[in-house]
Amino acid sequence: MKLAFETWGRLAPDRSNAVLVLHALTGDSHLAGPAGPGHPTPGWWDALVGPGRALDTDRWFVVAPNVLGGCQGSTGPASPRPDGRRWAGAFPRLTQRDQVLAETGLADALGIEQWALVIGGSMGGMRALEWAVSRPRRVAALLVLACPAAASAEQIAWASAQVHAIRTDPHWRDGDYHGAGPGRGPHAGLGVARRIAHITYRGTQELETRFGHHPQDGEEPRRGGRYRVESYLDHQAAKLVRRFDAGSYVALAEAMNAHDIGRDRGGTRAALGRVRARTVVAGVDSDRLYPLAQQEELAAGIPGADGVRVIGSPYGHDGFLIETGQVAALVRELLGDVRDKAALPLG
Ligand SMILES: CC(C)(COP(=O)(O)OP(=O)(O)OC[C@H]1O[C@@H](n2cnc3c(N)ncnc32)[C@H](O)[C@@H]1OP(=O)(O)O)[C@@H](O)C(=O)NCCC(=O)NCCS
Ligand SMILES: CC(=O)OCC[C@H](N)C(=O)O
Repeated sequence: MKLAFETWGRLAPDRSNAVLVLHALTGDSHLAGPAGPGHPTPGWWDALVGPGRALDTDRWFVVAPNVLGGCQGSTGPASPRPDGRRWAGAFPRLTQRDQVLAETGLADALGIEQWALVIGGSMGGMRALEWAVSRPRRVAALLVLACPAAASAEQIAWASAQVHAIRTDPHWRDGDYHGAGPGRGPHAGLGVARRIAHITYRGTQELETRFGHHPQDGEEPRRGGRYRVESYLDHQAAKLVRRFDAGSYVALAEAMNAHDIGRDRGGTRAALGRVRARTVVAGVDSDRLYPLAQQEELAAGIPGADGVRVIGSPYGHDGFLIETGQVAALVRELLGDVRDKAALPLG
């Protein structure tokens, strides 16, 4: 099993300055830094990481792994098995518990006994929660963004429609398509999945303001052309198909559907009660996929949380990726706190 990761800054001799950042569904370990070979786009939270930034790399050692099951360096369905063939359709079902177990192996390998801060949004928030609930002494502070305690019926429904779109693509072949040759994967299905998902990631009012009822420039919907918003979704679909593996998409969507922090732990309240970290839970006011009520539940259940923080944004769920100024303020608040207080006792 392989876990790809990137780091920024230097680990202190007493290893007390490590921050773990956990990416969301289609993110990767390239949290910060310019685009370049192997990275077609700049880091997805570049504004937060670097000297003088909220994750000040003169002070903090920042670690960002690619999730287990992903397709940007870590083991996933497109990876080879020990016998040399790809995992493909035989890739095991994962949960956040498996993914965090893999990340724990990374922490151990780096010699990090306790994270000064664990941060995650959306799918990354599920893993951040899992870290703090299952390994409370290893997380001194926790920032959870736009994520639920358990996947709701509606969230499972959205994700299952996306998975269905991929699985019904004739090129899916039970997930065993990787050797089928260029252009022969379930790209149409993955594109439909991204279109469905992207609608849930953005704000109703945002879409209205940006696209309204307008036709795409030069096109006429009544003559087979597209509305502007259709063209936008086509673009988002094409972009994802270029950079993401459909098998990983299915594996990660199913892991998110399985997310239930209270499973086999006496329920949500009992599980959240295990958290020892100083915690900030935040949601986006226009998020219709993971609405604020879900973060209110988390904040009410985590002993170290002080109410829910609201990120004001028209961008819906993606607000947690876009509103970097507001996220930076939350990071500074928690890291200032960590700096001022002794770390939690280990044990
Ligand atoms: C942060 C994030 C939410 C921002 O989303 P985004 O797609 O850049 O934001 P927008 O909604 O403003 O979309 C802009 C794109 O839509 C295109 N667009 C806008 N209107 C359009 C229209 N009518 N028709 C076609 N395309 C349109 C723009 O040209 C732009 O294209 P580009 O991304 O190729 O430059 C997104 O990058 C994301 O999900 N990131 C997390 C995933 C991640 O970490 N990815 C790593 C590599 S990207
Ligand atoms: C469910 C989830 O992790 O959403 C993240 C949305 C983001 N735009 C992405 O593509 O990762």
